[in-house]
Amino acid sequence: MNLKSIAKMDLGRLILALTIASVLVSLANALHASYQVQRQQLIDAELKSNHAYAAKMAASTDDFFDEVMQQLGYAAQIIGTDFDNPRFLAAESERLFLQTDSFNSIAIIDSHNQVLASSPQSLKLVGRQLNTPGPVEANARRKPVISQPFLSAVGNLLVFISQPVVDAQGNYLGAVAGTIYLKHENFLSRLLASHYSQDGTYLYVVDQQRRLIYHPDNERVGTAVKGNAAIEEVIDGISGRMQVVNSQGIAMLAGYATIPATGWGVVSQRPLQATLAALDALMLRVLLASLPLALASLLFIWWCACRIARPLQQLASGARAMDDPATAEEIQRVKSWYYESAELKKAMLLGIGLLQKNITRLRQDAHTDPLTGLGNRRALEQTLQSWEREQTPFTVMSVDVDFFKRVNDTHGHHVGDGVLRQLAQHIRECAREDDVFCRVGGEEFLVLLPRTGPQVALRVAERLRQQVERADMSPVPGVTVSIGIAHWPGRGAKMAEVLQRADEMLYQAKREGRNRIEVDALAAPSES
Ligand SMILES: Nc1nc2c(ncn2[C@@H]2O[C@H](COP(=O)(O)OP(=O)(O)OP(=O)(O)O)[C@@H](O)[C@H]2O)c(=O)[nH]1
Repeated sequence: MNLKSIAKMDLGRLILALTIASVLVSLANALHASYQVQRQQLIDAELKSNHAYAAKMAASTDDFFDEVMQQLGYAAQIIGTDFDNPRFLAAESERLFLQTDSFNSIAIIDSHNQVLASSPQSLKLVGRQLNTPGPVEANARRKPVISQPFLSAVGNLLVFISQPVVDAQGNYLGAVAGTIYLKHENFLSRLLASHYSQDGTYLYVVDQQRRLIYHPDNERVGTAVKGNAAIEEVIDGISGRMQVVNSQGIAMLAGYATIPATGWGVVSQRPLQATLAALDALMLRVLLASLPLALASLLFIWWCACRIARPLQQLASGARAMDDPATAEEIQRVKSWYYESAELKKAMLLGIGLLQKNITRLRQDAHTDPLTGLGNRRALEQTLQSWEREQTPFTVMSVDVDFFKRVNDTHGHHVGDGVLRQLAQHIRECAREDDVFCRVGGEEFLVLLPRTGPQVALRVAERLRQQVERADMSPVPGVTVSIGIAHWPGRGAKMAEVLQRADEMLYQAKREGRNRIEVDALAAPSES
């Protein structure tokens, strides 16, 4: 829609368009604002919840390591009492393996990394020298150790948790260790998997080298994760929450916390989209729920807009025909029910009144002789046209002042004008109400008598002639008139000819001596 078509839009549509625009803008604004507020609240809540959960799982995992360390510590004390007894070591290893489901395997090694006993038996490790990082570190440090993940002698990715074994004198003998196979089901994975849910939320654990210790997707365990800001923070020992993009490019709301015992990081996260899905559905429901009322409001506004526009449209259509006398009545009927339209109506009625008055005056002026106030030639022609149309029979009297040139010459033009005005008054007095009288020349007048025969007209003319003859028109003495009479339709005479015939009769009267009347012989003798 361009500006031109907007400019031509009617008020009703304009109000409706503006209302629709403002309703849409307000609705969009309200929905957007509420969406943004709720979105932020949901994000904050999800981040908080993930942070709290990550912290809880980190604490639980730390407790788990604490507990297994105690179990191993207790076993180390017992083992230290009879370290040279292979049967005792095998029994103790079996007890430890069966008593708790914390470990996937148990191994007792001497200070040269040689396995003295292990469980389960199926591993067949007894007698083997283990040069993998876990046993090597345990013997090197001779302290309680939780190793970083590594590949075991039989190819398992595992964590080696060990306690040093010393004899009664405090001499270092070796270590007792439990392992957790990261790619197998283990106590740690059962603990961490308890949170995994179908709404897309999951939890994973990384070690100091950013390698996945635990992940719901078992295939990923042991792989390193790069470019994740949450992981960078958590392995630095910082717990917190943030929005991150995961390795598949999905936006995630992550909470993270460090496990003090290992320095590992626990990250709990949920896809942003899953968090906001309910909000999107809610917004759609709000939009649909508000539609019926919005439509009802629009219908009501449309109705109001029509009611507002109607008086203006009616006034405008009235304004197009202001010269028509019926327009004032039409405008009077317009129901201007509000202030502006009422004022407009008042102003238009005032304007129409003035216009009609001026038109009437101009019409009168255009048909009136200014000297005498009688009709002029235009008025005469109009009357003749209308009577010809209506076939109105009439008699015409052509009246002319005798020797008027002499009046002007003797008394001046001004006095001559006065004589013409007085003659006009005598004509008015002698005529009837529906007669038409005009001044058509200098001192020549025409009187049209509708539905009047020549005989009656003759009597009227005679009355006029006598009245003028008797009239005192000082300072002009003895003013007389000559009159010629003709009738229409007469005997086949055309209307244009009847004036000519009246003129001829007038000149005949002049020729016959003036102050007299001549009637056209062709005029029908009929009377009305
Ligand atoms: N005062 C005055 N004189 C007019 C007017 N119009 C025409 N006249 C004069 O009327 C006179 C008409 O004269 P004529 O037509 O010669 O005729 P007349 O003197 O009346 O003589 P007859 O008609 O033959 O009796 C002229 O002198 C015109 O100047 C007018 O409006 N006012």
